[in-house]
Amino acid sequence: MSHGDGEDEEEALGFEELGLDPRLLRAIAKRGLPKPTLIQQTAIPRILEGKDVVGRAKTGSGKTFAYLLPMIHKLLAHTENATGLKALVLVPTRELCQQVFDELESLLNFSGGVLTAVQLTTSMSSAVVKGAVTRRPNIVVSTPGCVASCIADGTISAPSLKESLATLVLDEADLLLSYGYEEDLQKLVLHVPPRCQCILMSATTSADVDKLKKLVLHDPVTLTLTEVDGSTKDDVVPSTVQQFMVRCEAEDKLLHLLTLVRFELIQKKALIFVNAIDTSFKIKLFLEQFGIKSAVLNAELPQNSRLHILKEFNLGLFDYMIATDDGKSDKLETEDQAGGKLKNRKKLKKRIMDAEFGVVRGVDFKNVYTVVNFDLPRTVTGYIHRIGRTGRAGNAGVAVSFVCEGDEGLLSSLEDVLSGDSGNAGEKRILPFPTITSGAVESLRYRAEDVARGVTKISIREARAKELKMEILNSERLKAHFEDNPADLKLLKHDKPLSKRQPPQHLRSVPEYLRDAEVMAAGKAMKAANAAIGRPSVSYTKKRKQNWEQDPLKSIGVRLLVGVILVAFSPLACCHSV
Ligand SMILES: Nc1ncnc2c1ncn2[C@@H]1O[C@H](COP(=O)(O)OP(=O)(O)OP(=O)(O)O)[C@@H](O)[C@H]1O
Repeated sequence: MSHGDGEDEEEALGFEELGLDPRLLRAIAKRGLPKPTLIQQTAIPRILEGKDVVGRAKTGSGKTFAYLLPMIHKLLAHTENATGLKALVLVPTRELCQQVFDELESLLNFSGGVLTAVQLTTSMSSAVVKGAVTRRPNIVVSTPGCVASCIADGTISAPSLKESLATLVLDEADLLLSYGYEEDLQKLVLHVPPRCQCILMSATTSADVDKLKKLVLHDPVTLTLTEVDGSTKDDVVPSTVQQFMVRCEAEDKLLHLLTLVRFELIQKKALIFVNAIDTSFKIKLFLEQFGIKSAVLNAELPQNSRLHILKEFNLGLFDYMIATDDGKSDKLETEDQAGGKLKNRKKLKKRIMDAEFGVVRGVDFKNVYTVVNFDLPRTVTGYIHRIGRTGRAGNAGVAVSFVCEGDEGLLSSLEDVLSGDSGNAGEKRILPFPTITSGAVESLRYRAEDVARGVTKISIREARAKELKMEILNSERLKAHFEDNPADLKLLKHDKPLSKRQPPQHLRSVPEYLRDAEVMAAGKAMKAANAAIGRPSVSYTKKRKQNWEQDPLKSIGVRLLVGVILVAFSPLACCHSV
């Protein structure tokens, strides 16, 4: 662990030793968090001292509690003054708003209602926003765009904000500017009192983070958290995430994905990333014909549905989620990195405000073991954020990227950043995926190509329209009826088949004569590893997940064991590169 301000390493402290309020300690105990993560151990004392803090730590390292815990502690210590808006937490998207708000509420569970918190987003009607603000919350979680418009229309009074605000947090700071919030933040800063403590959290560094630091913070302490793991100093990607690639022709990506899934070469749950919404429907329709259920997640879907899909995926109600992340902010990032002028930023911002389309960045997907980059993202930062959806909170994970012609440029930038970052220049971090063989791929080629031919542009368009219609309906239902009956939400399914064609029975399994012996051996070894620690390798249903979660050792154990198997089978990759 290293601190940017050059301070010495610290002893590992427990939550109690951090001096947190007993009400918070009870909430932490209820959450079952064993001990603070590195960023929590380091940031909490600094924030309690009242310093402005810039915290940079890997994806999934627990940054949210690193600022929420000391922030709430301080508010609880001065409840006699807890009138008016004391703390403002700003995040780039509505999904993150919901996520941070949920975490916040879980920490306030034992505080007897002495502090009130609300979330404000642009998806709420102005009446709902006004109603929430009228309750005079002490803590607001929101996006910069929403707060700026609340200040502009007087819903939040600028003079009282200047009077009361004690803590301002910018979470996912590396994303805030690329999501078009610069102007809003500049306006907001004018209403932030000089004595207000400002905290900035991010997973990666960028010119944007520096800009924000200068705009908002006063003489901050910078905490840069790295972990030393053997001889490898791994800075941006959790060391528990193994990174692999599968080289193939672009038109063979579906075939390779089917091979990974059908032969269970990747572990569930899996998050499959694509760069275009149509591609996500293509994959869903394709997998559907093989009896493999999945759900899509993209910015086109209504907000309520998106949140609900996330919830269901987190509960383990389906195993494969195909997510389209926003290429638009990646594009801005690329322009930013190239030092280009962002002429259309204003126009883009309007669109962002309408859609706030970041559907996956910073989102805490639960129990994702595999991230598949079906399409490589457009930037290195995009890659880091995507693969950061696995290997969270010290769990193991695997990232598999399909690399095709034309991807070489990004791949070499990735290797530069990742290997330079590890301190071992030249060492490859993204290795060929060990357990896929050309025999296994070819055994499925005929069927895959046949099914892929049936997934036409028209069927994709129809499926996309059908899904949207279905989700708008779901969204309305969710809003109107299910607000008071959360249990009923389970009735809404997001992984329903979209194809007009009934999936043929014979595609549900691979006949004996098509099976590749080595791949089957790898698959069997994975299953044996799972079984040895009591984890069935069939669908990751809610019930199993609950059993699973009761014993965290199992979850860590199996993941490590499966990792070992992947490595053990790596010689296969040398003999059978595909
Ligand atoms: N001390 C802890 N021990 C175990 N798990 C923890 C601890 N603190 C947080 N977590 C869990 O770790 C997961 C990741 O936390 P969080 O979302 O805060 O990460 P992050 O660093 O903000 O990631 P990202 O940069 O991707 O947003 C969450 O599920 C959270 O509940």
